[in-house]
Amino acid sequence: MDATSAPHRIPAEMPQYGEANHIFELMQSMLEQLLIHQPQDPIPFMIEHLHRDNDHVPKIIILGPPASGKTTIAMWLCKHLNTNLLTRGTLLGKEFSSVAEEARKQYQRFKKVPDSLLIQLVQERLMEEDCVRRGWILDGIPQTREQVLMMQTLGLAPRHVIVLNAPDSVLIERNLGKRIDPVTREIYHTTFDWPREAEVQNRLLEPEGISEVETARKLLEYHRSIIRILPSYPRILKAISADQPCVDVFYQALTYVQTSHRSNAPFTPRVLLCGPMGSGKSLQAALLAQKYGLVNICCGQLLREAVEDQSKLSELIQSFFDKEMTVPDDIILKVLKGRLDRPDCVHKGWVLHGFPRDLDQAHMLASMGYSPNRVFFLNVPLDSILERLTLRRVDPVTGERRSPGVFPSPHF
Ligand SMILES: Nc1nc2c(ncn2[C@@H]2O[C@H](COP(=O)(O)OP(=O)(O)OP(=O)(O)O)[C@@H](O)[C@H]2O)c(=O)[nH]1
Ligand SMILES: Nc1ncnc2c1ncn2[C@@H]1O[C@H](COP(=O)(O)OP(=O)(O)O)[C@@H](O)[C@H]1O
Repeated sequence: MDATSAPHRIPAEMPQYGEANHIFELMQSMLEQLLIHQPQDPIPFMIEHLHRDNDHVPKIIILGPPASGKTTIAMWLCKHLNTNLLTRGTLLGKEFSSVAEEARKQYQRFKKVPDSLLIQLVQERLMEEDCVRRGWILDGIPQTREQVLMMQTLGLAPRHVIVLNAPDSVLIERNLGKRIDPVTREIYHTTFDWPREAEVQNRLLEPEGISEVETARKLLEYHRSIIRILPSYPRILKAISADQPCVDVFYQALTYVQTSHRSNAPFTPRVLLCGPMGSGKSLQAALLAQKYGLVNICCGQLLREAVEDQSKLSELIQSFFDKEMTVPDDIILKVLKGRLDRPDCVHKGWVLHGFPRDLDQAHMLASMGYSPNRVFFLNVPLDSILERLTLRRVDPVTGERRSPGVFPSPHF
């Protein structure tokens, strides 16, 4: 056979090493940074990027209509994640920045900052060491599709985008009660979030632009622009209702930003099904194998096949069968290794059940380098198990197991 068409045996350790060390994601992130920054000399840039190891810092955008709680949630997330909060106010108020100075001038003259200048400000801030090392949360930016496109062109990509929403009537009513602490810049509310300390209560200020008319105008502007922004973040977007207590919104937001998105890395499923006798391991394994093209490995079946195949171990295994004793772990592992090393298991992946049955066996399996990447425990009440096992029937020809009333086996 022509050497180039011979089946290439990729050792099982290779894909497992890549998965365990997130090599694909590491290389993907470095490639992104190289293409965005286009360094003169890529090598030192890559070395510095790898040393920086900041692929998992928060990169979050929080969008939403006025009074939906963007700043409140952003501030709470920043404290919890120890990251940096970027708002229009903090960006415009930046000192020692010619870009910020120009933006302030524009705002003073036209009460508006040009998109390009605002995004330039964002880029300048995100490149600062603290944002690079500890990540960032953008509160209420981008506000227009043009700003989104500018950010994408500059490679300013968030990892998670949260969109808060609530009925306009709720927001107009809510904004009327907004108060700000001029010392800490913390946000409070006359009804929903009033500070305990009298000193803080006495110094709270009513911010500008919270009247019904102002809020209604901002809502109109927001609804016009948000529908053009959201399609830019198809797979990293989560909408959260802001018409619920702040703390509930916060925990939903925190849960989301702490999840990692599905990776594009090549993935070979190595599934382990655990559970008591009669919990349905064999049935679920057959369904998974059929649906995902996995190799179905039932440990008991494997030992029986080893005996039938007259393999070297067949007499030894048969002797344990004859004495109705459990086959020693080391023999099971030899048989299992021989099966898991075959090309079909390496390339298609496998679903294993009936082994390991205890911690020692689990450690032995892992020590051989066969770590599952998905483990399911099938938990079934004892009475259901007893009923299933008593009603279980086995087809002497196919070896299929069925209970009356259970949907037909996957072997249609
Ligand atoms: N009602 C019900 N019965 C099931 C389900 N899954 C499996 N069974 C039945 O329960 C019995 C046990 O299922 P198995 O797949 O053999 O269970 P197992 O965990 O492989 O059992 P052991 O190999 O003996 O550990 C069989 O007769 C199945 O038809 C299920 O989800 N619901
Ligand atoms: N889920 C919520 N329930 C009740 N009040 C809220 C909620 N989220 C925010 N608030 C209050 O509404 C006002 C506006 O919140 P803020 O965070 O400034 O919204 P945004 O930044 O979206 O304009 C504040 O007084 C805040 O305390």
